[in-house]
Amino acid sequence: MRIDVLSLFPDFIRQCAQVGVVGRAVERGLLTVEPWNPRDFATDNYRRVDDRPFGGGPGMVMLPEPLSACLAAARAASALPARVIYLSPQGKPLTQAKARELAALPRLVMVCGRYEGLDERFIEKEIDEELSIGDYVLSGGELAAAVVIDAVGRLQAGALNDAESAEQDSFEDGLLDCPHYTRSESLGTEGVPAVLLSGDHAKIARWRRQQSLGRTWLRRPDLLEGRVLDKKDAALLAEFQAEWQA
Ligand SMILES: CN1CCN(C(=O)c2nonc2N)CC1
Repeated sequence: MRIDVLSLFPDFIRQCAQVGVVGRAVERGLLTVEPWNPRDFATDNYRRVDDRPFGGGPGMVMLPEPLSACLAAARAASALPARVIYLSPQGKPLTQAKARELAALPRLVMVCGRYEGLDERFIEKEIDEELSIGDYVLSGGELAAAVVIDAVGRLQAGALNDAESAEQDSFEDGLLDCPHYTRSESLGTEGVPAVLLSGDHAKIARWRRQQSLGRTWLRRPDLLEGRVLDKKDAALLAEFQAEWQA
């Protein structure tokens, strides 16, 4: 998969692609991350990429011309078809399902805005989809792009080792993850649920599923709204709820 990123801070994007699971995916040839700086496509002597908003008011708006020229150059760098995404609070929320959808595409081009954002005419002409990583305001789209790169990069086949498998992650099946415990010299096994020490893999799997269901019910009941649980999950959750309310 190829991800091109339009950003005024290309070094930040490069660094995101050099660490952790994403860095390993790049090393394994599973992912390419290529930054493009709109300032390199500015046409005036001052290399301007922004200007004052029509109608007045605070802040600056990113000029359409450098962005369009930069996007054209990024598009031309590969024959792969691309979905062009603008990271903004006005976008649809990034979810695990959306991450999986994007991870299956051959190429993304992400546009990182700064200041008050992009000229709307560029958005209307060039952007396929706006995505938000949350209902808050960042100083630029680069951190949001880094989130998308990680969420999508780790889902590339071969990016995760068995021990890191994505299938068990929170939200993978729309539920929160169960609690995890490991060895501790200072704590020993104090506070570790006995089932996890039992060696009974069926019971451990049952406990983990029940914890995921129960935690989702307690912390994110919205994720269960409209979800039809099968008999097994419904019974596990009912048991968890009964114990919680006892
Ligand atoms: C122009 N710039 C404004 C700030 N910004 C965000 O707050 C954001 N991006 O994606 N999810 C978000 N929340 C990026 C775009």
